[in-house]
Amino acid sequence: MVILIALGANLPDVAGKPPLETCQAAAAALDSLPGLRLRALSRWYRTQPVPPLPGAPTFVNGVARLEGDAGDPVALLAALHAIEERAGRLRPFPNAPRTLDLDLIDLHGLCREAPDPVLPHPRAHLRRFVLQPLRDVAPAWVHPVLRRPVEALLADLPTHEATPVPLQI
Ligand SMILES: Nc1ncnc2c1ncn2[C@@H]1O[C@H](COP(=O)(O)OP(=O)(O)OP(=O)(O)O)[C@@H](O)[C@H]1O
Ligand SMILES: Nc1nc2c(c(=O)[nH]1)N=C(CO)CN2
Repeated sequence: MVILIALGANLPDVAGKPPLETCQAAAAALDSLPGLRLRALSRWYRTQPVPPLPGAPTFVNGVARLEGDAGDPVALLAALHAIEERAGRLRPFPNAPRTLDLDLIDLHGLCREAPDPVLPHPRAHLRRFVLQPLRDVAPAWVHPVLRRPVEALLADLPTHEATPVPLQI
């Protein structure tokens, strides 16, 4: 039983905190959610915006693996949104630069289309900036719908996309 949450940021938060620090603080906030415990945190990666957005800053991305009883998926998504709000998250247009993004990738293998959250996250398997850190914390993970291991999903991705670069911290 595993809970996987992808973290990403490419703008300073409301207090001017840089993306890496915002992501680190968000990981601590995830560990504080009732009933949940942070079990592993990936390396942090520097990634290029996907799709490319001229002038947009590069992202910091990572994945957290948690365990525990998350309760209602809708309530868990609301809790993730509350953490994003505290970092000053705005949604001016699709794929806009953001102070913090938290995506629920997998919740105990649950598969559902509606209501939100859609599970597993419907675009996770297409995103190197999700799969690469996910492999750090859950190398044996298998996509609950596609039934493909993370390693195979990574191999399926087009090679022209820039590879996420681990940050030296
Ligand atoms: N598994 C999920 N994790 C996070 N958000 C989800 C999930 N399923 C559905 N959503 C919904 O997706 C919507 C868009 O989320 P958000 O604004 O964070 O998008 P985004 O990060 O710009 O793009 P993307 O959804 O492609 O990651 C939100 O209304 C959110 O409730
Ligand atoms: N590199 C990168 N690109 C993105 C990201 C992200 O976290 N990292 N998030 C997006 C929407 O969730 C869209 N594009």
